[in-house]
Amino acid sequence: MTTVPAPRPAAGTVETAIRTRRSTIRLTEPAPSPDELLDLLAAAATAPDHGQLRPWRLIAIRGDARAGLGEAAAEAAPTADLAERVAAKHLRAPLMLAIVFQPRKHPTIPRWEQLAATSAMATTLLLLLDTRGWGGVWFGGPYPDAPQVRKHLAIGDGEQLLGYLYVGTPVPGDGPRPRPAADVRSKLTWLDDIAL
Ligand SMILES: Cc1cc2nc3c(=O)[nH]c(=O)nc-3n(C[C@H](O)[C@H](O)[C@H](O)COP(=O)(O)O)c2cc1C
Repeated sequence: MTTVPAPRPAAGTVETAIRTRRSTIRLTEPAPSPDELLDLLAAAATAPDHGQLRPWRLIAIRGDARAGLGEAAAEAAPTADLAERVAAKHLRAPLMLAIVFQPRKHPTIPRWEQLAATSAMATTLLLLLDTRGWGGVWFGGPYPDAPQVRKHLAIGDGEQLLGYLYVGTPVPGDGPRPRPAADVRSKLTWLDDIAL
């Protein structure tokens, strides 16, 4: 006979947080303080991670440093018009968190598992931020592989920039966006001998 485990007390809260989280694109001041960010990062670092390698690091970019990074990224743009828009993208949130993947050489833990662990940490951090009332969105760029960006952020040879979490306060009045239900029936198949 199989039994269903009793839900832990916080289970409903966690499920609600997951089901109601949305990426927030329009962001304004303030952003989480350095202390709060460290606290949330410690929580996010509990995400599944084979061998607890923590093969990642974050760079927090705020204030005028955003414009400095924006200028570096703009240098990679093919046209002046695009360069201007790329630079402006770096000012759309008060805080940018560069997600830097640091794959480790390991005899049994392949690169893909380390990338998955890094993604798990980043999505957990987004969820935690959302739960605290902060807004955030993960964007892959601009130009994460551009030499100008890599140099500006001192991304090492073995490292990969996985874009940025843009973080701040949701613009007042935007309100929560309802999420359309996902039909995942075609995403799940079973291999078993029980007739459903
Ligand atoms: C690694 C990663 C990179 C992403 N990069 C972009 C991007 O560059 N531009 C974009 O519009 N959405 C990007 N997204 C998707 C958004 O972060 C977001 O998930 C999407 O807009 C759906 O919104 P939701 O999170 O509220 O469901 C990216 C997501 C991930 C996981």
